Amino acid sequence: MDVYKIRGGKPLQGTIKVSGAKNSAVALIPASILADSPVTIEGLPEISDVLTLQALLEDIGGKVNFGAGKMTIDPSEMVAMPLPNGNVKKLRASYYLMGAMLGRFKKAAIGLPGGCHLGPRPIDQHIKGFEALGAKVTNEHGAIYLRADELRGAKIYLDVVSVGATINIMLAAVRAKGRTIIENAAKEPEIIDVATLLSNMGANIKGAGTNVIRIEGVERLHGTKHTIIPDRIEAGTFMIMAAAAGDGVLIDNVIPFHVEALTAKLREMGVEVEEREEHIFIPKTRNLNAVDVKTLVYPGFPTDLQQPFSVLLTQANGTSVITDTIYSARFKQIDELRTMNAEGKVEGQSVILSGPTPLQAATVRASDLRAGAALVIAGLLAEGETEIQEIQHIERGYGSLIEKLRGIGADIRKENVPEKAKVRE
Ligand SMILES: CC(=O)N[C@H]1[C@@H](OP(=O)(O)OP(=O)(O)OC[C@H]2O[C@@H](n3ccc(=O)[nH]c3=O)[C@H](O)[C@@H]2O)O[C@H](CO)[C@@H](O)[C@@H]1O
Ligand SMILES: C=C(OP(=O)(O)O)C(=O)O
Repeated sequence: MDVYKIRGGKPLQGTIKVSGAKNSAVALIPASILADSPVTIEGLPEISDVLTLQALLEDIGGKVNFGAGKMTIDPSEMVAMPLPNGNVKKLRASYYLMGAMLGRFKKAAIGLPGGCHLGPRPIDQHIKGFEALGAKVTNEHGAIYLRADELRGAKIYLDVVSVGATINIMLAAVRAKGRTIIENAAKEPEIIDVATLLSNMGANIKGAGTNVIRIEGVERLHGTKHTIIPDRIEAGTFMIMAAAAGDGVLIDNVIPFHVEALTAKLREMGVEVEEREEHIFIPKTRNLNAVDVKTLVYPGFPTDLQQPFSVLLTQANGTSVITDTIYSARFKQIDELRTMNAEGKVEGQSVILSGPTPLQAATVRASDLRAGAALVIAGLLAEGETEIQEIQHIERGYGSLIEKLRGIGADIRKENVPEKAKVRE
């Protein structure tokens, strides 16, 4: 199995570049299904979620070319092939195939999505939206079957603010007859990015980025060219790394406005954050104050940065509390961090962390994507050589991580070790 090995204690210095946003990429790629001619997306991250979606589009007859971050998808010969198993289970965002295929073919059969295990992650609001648009939806043996004679615009109030449901309903509605209104919509920057691509394909969408989105259905959508937004979660991960182990790190290709909640928390901790147009510079930090953090929907503090941030709090003076209001079980990093000498106690949806604690190297397991990112940061801080197992979770969302971190002075490598060395299931 592949593992990361990190020798901690090296000060990070220099420039690190952020890739295109995973959570945009995984929606932009399925959105291409709705076009009748090729769609080109530039700046895509080279992560396994993108490669899995490429394979899924090829399974339904798409012709896909991908290299150097640029993907061209010719959707003209795609068919409504059922995708009940296999690759759809490898990522969360395979749920976007439901909205996009329903929008184009008026039918789809897609397996229930995978993705990180963070507690229950139902898709009832997606289904409620599809049904409101006129689809009949059934769940048969772990796959969702959708079928509609025609899709008609509708007013849909989301009971839960959901990124996935907002985008999925947009995908299904852009070619429906008449007007769709999504109320209590999510406002994440990735939603604006997907709406921008769809609009450039000929869709009529207003209000993306606010909590009411209005869509006037159109008959056809055409190909276009689109450049993806930078990944605010990858940028945030690098900002936390810089605050924890940096000696002057410039984070390149970031929209500072997208990471404001993190910037505010870092400043509260005593970290200097210098915002420039498309970069953020973090000089060496000497003293970190403990802070409390609550994750919220955008523009609140993102749940996806909560796990990396927990490592920084082990280095702060005093007691900090993180409360994750989005997921019920997103603290699996804490057990691993404790084996590295951190002091942390999970109580329900909160974790109490005390510091500062010098971290010690250990063999640890990435239970999910951002737990993995947290362990990388811990490894960079720890004394000795840390081994991180189950790195396939990390590679779902961070492209070229080894190269990027070596570029700022980290001592990190990927190695293949025998399976028997695996810790904890
Ligand atoms: C591929 C992708 O973009 N993933 C992101 C997306 O996930 P995802 O789209 O799965 O997250 P949602 O915004 O839908 O989920 C937010 C909350 O709503 C609940 N919910 C969601 C849908 C639904 O039908 N019913 C329901 O109860 C979820 O269980 C969760 O508690 O947003 C999350 C919240 O910012 C991020 O952590 C993920 O990185
Ligand atoms: C939870 C995440 O991803 P996914 O929704 O793809 O599981 C994440 O990106 O942190």
